[in-house]
Amino acid sequence: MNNLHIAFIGAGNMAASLIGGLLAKGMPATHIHASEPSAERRDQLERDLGIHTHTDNAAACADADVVLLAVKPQIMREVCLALAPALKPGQLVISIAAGINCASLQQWLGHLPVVRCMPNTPALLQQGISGLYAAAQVSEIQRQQAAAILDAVGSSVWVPQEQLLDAVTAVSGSGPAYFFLLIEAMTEAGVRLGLDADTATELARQTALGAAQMACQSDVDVATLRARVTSPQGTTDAAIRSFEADGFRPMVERALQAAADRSAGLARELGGG
Ligand SMILES: NC(=O)C1=CN([C@@H]2O[C@H](COP(=O)(O)OP(=O)(O)OC[C@H]3O[C@@H](n4cnc5c(N)ncnc54)[C@H](O)[C@@H]3O)[C@@H](O)[C@H]2O)C=CC1
Ligand SMILES: O=C(O)[C@@H]1CCC=N1
Repeated sequence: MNNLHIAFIGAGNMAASLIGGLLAKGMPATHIHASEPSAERRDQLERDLGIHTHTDNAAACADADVVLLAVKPQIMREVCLALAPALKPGQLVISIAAGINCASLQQWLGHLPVVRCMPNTPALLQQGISGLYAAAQVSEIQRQQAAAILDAVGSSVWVPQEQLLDAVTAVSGSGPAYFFLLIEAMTEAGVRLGLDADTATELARQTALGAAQMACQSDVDVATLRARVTSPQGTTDAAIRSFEADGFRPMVERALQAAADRSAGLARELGGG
């Protein structure tokens, strides 16, 4: 993986998380090029991460084995159409854009091997998880290259049908924001219960970290872990009953359905054409 040369097209939040993770994993900074219109962002990337930056998307791709598209879905079409003439047959294209499907990317790029993936921002700490889907033309070696890049910043799962990336987006792509929201809400509730803000923040954040580590490391499922916190007629029981009575599970289901629908909607609004 560290032998690969990667060009990032767009170097915003998600690209920076991936670049930071790849560097931490030992990829030489000289192997990473990023194209980014914001001068402030380019300066920051060169100064803090030591990677090459460009203003011209085509120039960034010149020596790349892998071209990683990390611009917003809304500008993907114009970026791909402009980039297409600069791409070479051997280059693998990976897109991390929500909702833009392989058929659209291939149509715009005139380039067959495309892997779509849905990473998440904990990639910055090598704690990401990505869903991956490969178009039919992607070779086994290219599949391995794509997985190696995403595995360098966490772990990855392949999905057998492209539309399942809508579900991956709803669960893990957008997922960090849901946990941040819960930490925000718990902190605010703690303050209303009388804690000072710093104490409430520390309690909520560290509880999230401890619970997540238990969920990942324990040999029992999360329902069992929850039961172990929940004494009959105790405090947790009171809170869980309140959550359930307020429709917590259907609320989560509706939220994830909204995210998946938005992912599918982006494909309809912005795809093809
Ligand atoms: N932020 C997240 O948690 C995740 C984002 N994604 C996907 O990653 C992509 C990027 O999202 P973010 O990093 O959040 O957005 P962002 O806005 O932080 O980054 C996009 C970058 O593209 C640059 N850009 C704009 N026009 C450009 C052009 N013509 N050529 C090259 N670069 C250009 C912008 O200056 C910006 O730095 C989106 O498609 C999103 O769906 C996927 C998974 C998670
Ligand atoms: O909110 C979004 O559209 C992107 C995709 C998944 C996370 N952020």
